[in-house]
Amino acid sequence: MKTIKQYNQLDKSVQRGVALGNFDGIHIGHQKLITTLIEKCRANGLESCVYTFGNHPLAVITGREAPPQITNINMKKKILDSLGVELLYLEEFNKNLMVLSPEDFVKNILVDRLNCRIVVVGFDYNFGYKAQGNVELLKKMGQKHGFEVYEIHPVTIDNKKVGSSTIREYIKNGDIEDANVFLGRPYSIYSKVVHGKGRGHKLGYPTANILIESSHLVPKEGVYATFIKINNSIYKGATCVGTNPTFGANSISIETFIINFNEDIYDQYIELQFIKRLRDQIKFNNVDDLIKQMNQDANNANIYLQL
Ligand SMILES: Cc1cc2nc3c(=O)[nH]c(=O)nc-3n(C[C@H](O)[C@H](O)[C@H](O)COP(=O)(O)O)c2cc1C
Ligand SMILES: Nc1ncnc2c1ncn2[C@@H]1O[C@H](COP(=O)(O)OP(=O)(O)O)[C@@H](O)[C@H]1O
Repeated sequence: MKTIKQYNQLDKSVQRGVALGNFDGIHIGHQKLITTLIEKCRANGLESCVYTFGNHPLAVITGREAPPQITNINMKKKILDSLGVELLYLEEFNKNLMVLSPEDFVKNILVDRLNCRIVVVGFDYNFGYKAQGNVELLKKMGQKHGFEVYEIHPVTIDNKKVGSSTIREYIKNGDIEDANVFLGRPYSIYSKVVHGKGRGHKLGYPTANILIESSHLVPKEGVYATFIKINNSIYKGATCVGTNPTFGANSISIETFIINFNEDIYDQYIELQFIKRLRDQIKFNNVDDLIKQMNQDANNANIYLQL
């Protein structure tokens, strides 16, 4: 998959099918949309393109913080690539884009820049200044400009609509198994291993701490059974999300003891896949009790994660 950020990187002679949306989480509803895009593109000899914003439109429009991300940009790229998307266009959302009318968005971006023949959107897709454009308008403009619009209806599980906001709530509440059903894969964070306090080795349980991006969602504090992907290998582990209350720390960390592993992985990117929340964090009165509990956690995770 090729990723571009500017329209001058686009080959104007290529005809495309384009999926529009924010796609935070790339949950099973988004996956249906993307696989529809790819099928239609393959059938019509078009390049499949996901057009989305690198920054969150809400932050520019309201000046307030956008909702925390389920999938950061690196994770999004990995998933879209694995689904078979050929081009990811990560446009920067700015004030000029914000004031484009729905009609101008279609003409300037979809038609003139992307040379689009097919557009795939979700049922509730809104676009253009003040979100005035909807699927109906997009279909009308498709007739005028010669592209076809496919609308994806909501995906539900047990009568519940699959959506990014619900997934965010699940993850914030530690309901990882529910989040994973909606996501159609384990909830994952892809980030860089950074230095912690150097305590882990002394306790006999070294932990790989990952960088927490300020825009990223953090699961509920506690201990989780996780799979860890490092390069192309998968390991089992126990991940602690929290403030290490035993040591009176107050900043939150996400740190993982990786089972049967003994390598220096500082500065490497790893993917943590959250499978099950095992327990709350505890403030222990002494370090020996913490070590006993970490041993128990590693055993529990190991049993729970039997492949
Ligand atoms: C499986 C696991 C469970 C943990 N549980 C707790 C806990 O309940 N309470 C706590 O204060 N710290 C807990 N920790 C965090 C340890 O305090 C932490 O690993 C240690 O302080 C090392 O920090 P460092 O990576 O900054 O060196 C846990 C860590 C792991 C890997
Ligand atoms: N089994 C393991 N699990 C996690 N990290 C490990 C393991 N073995 C070696 N390491 C390395 O040790 C580092 C963690 O050591 P630790 O003493 O906890 O230091 P820090 O506080 O800097 O995280 C990891 O970032 C990684 O490079």
